[in-house]
This record gives sequence, structure tokens and C-alpha cells, in this order.
Amino acid sequence: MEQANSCAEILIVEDDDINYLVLEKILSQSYRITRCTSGLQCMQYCQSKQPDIILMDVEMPEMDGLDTCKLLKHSDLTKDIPIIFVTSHHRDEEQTLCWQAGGCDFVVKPVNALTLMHRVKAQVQLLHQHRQLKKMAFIDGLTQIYNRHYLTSELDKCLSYAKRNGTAFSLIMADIDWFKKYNDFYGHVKGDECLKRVAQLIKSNHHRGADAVVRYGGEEFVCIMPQVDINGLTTLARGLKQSLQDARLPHEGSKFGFVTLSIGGIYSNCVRQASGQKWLEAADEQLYLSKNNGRNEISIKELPCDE
Ligand SMILES: Nc1nc2c(ncn2[C@@H]2O[C@H](COP(=O)(O)OP(=O)(O)OP(=O)(O)O)[C@@H](O)[C@H]2O)c(=O)[nH]1
Repeated sequence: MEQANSCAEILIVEDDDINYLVLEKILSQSYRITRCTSGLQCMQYCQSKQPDIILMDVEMPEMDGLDTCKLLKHSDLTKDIPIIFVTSHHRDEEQTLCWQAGGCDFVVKPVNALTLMHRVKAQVQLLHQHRQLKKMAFIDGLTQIYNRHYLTSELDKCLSYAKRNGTAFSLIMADIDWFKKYNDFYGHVKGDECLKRVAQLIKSNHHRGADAVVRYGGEEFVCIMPQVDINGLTTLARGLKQSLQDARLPHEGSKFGFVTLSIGGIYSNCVRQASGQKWLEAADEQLYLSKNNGRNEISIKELPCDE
């Protein structure tokens, strides 16, 4: 595999050196180029790292470009990568096979440099727009952290990944205490300000890129933490409680005098239950234990495994 340049990453899957060099010369001015020389190598590469776009040769020994494309489109991890076929086939039925396999476009050999540049540029633009829209759809307008749609979309995927790899996973559900009284005392505008501050405090408690902080409901938050075990979860939950204590956001309606969170934590040191719904229900139970224990409390439990 060879790398060059910056910006979007284009993976060129091409077994022939001359053909590869032609494509690389056209694209390497504007994009980062990676090369795989077979369908199998491409599959392996994409499991660990997903390129922005794939330029796929159709004819390759062992696994051809069409079969490679079909396999990529079957995996959650790779199904959204746009695949442009590079084909010497001109007939309609051969080009139809490219579309049917899941390709988003194709260029014919011998490759016209201008056509290739424009086809790739169009896909890169679509990709940016798609990512922007996805980001907007997944961000909570008030707090600017992830929203419930994000959780619904990502939690099961993260859990399946953890289950496949037998790794740890933890989840926190946290709810601001007596928030109705906060709104009643300070008004909704200040209530919104408080939600923003708390969201930022929760976010700044997490330093790993894999963690995600979500506004789950009105004054309820969820943190998902891949590869975090009981020790990590305990540290993070205590850190969260402490950061609220340090911030001391005034709350006249609370017996503590400042804004606090009731926290429910669920962990599995080796994930076997991949249903996000089950994790959320279990975290909710722990959260309500914390509420019943007087609030500003942490309750943590291992996820019961019913498999
Ligand atoms: N300002 C503001 N308030 C909100 C928002 N979303 C939900 N709330 C308020 O959050 C309050 C939640 O009240 P409850 O569910 O009774 O819970 P609580 O008062 O926090 O009581 P405990 O959870 O039992 O400690 C309600 O008054 C909602 O109106 C929001 O976006 N902005």
C-alpha cells in the first residue's frame, strides 16, 4: 500500500501497476491516495480504516471488483463508501452490472483525466454534504451535543462491535435533580442556560474520542463509552459528580443548593448483550435508584446477561 497528499482519501483498487500510476498521477494533486492490489486486500484495509471514496477496477484475479463492491455494501462499516468503477467494459449490460453491484459511478478505460477529476470531485462534494446533513440531524440544537437520534442510530452498532470483539462497554444515564423547581424559580431562559452548562460539563468529563455524550431527553443525558470497564466507569461517574460540585451552579430549589445530577451506570467487562434498548432500560433503573437514594448519587450495576 502507498500513500500521498492530503484532503479526502481515495483508495485505488487496481492490480495493474501502469493503470494505477495513471490514476494516481491524475488524482494525487488533490487527494490522498492509497492503493490496494486486490479485492481481498481492499476488504482487509476497509475493516480497519474507511477511505472516503474507492476507485475500483472491475477485472481483477480471484475476487473481481463487482464482488468486492457487493461485499463492501453488505457491511455496516463500509456500505456508505462511494465506489466508482474503472472499467474497460463499454457494453450496456456490463455497465448495468456495476450499478447493480452498488457502484455510484463509473469511468471507462482509457481514462480521460478531466472526466475522472470531475467524477471524483462530484462524489467528494456529495460526501461533504451528506456528512454535514448527518451532523446537523444528530446534534441537539440547544446544547450542541449529540441528540437522541444519534443514540438510536449508533448505540446498537457500538454494542455489536464490542460484542464481536469481546471488549468492555459502559453507559451512563444522568438526570438533573429537581429541574422543574429550577425552571420555576429562575425561569425557562435560565433553565436553558443551565442545560447548556451541564451538557458542557458532562462533555468535558470525557477525553476519549470514542465516548459520546447525548442529550437523551429534556434534562436527561446519556454517555456511551466503548472499551470502558467497571473501573473506568466508576472513575468517570465520580468525576462527573465532582465536576458539578466544583462548578456550584446555584439551585435554590435543591437541598444541596447547587445543580446536581443523579447518575445511573451500567457496564459489561465483556459485552454479550448487544441490544441498546436493554442497556438503556438497565441504566434507567440505576438512575431511579439514585433518585430514590436522595439524588446527587451514583448507582452502578453490571448488565445482567440473559443469553
Ligand atoms: N428550560 C428547559 N426546561 C426543560 C427542557 N426540557 C425539559 N425541561 C424541564 O425539565 C423539567 C423536568 O421535570 P421533572 O421530570 O419533574 O423532573 P425534576 O424536576 O428534575 O425532578 P427529579 O428528576 O425527580 O429530580 C420540567 O419542568 C421540564 O419542563 C428544556 O429544553 N429547557
